[in-house]
Amino acid sequence: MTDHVLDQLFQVIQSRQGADPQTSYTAKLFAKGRKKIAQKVGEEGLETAIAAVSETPADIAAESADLLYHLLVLWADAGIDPADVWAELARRQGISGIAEKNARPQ
Ligand SMILES: N=c1c2ncn([C@@H]3O[C@H](COP(=O)(O)OP(=O)(O)OP(=O)(O)O)[C@@H](O)[C@H]3O)c2ncn1[C@@H]1O[C@H](COP(=O)(O)O)[C@@H](O)[C@H]1O
Repeated sequence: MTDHVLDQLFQVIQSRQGADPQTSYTAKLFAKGRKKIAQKVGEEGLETAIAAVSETPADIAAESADLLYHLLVLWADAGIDPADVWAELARRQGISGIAEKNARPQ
């Protein structure tokens, strides 16, 4: 699947592996390494949560976009194929989160 904006963005992100950190923010993140990328995902997640309780819908959308971008950089760095994540979400469709939790081993 390559028509979704997230799949298109992932392809751009992958193309930045080994690119010039002076001209590409994504390449700069890759050069800094997994810990820095993971830190950015945490920061952007927190900023999204803060926006959710104190900012406008436009701010929440913008912070969500930052979070998704940094999450895709993390996937690329970790060698995770977005299709595997989409497949896991598809597998969960129709399964209630409450039923799934109750079915977990105690
Ligand atoms: N979607 C994004 C995107 N969202 C956010 N950001 C960048 O993420 C950075 C977040 O800013 P912060 O202040 O949190 O981070 P920072 O201060 O630069 O870093 P630190 O404080 O953590 O050191 C900004 O530089 C934003 O521009 C993005 N950078 C790139 N993309 C996409 O990736 C594509 C490739 O970008 P380049 O790799 O830069 O060519 C772009 O065309 C976009 O489609």
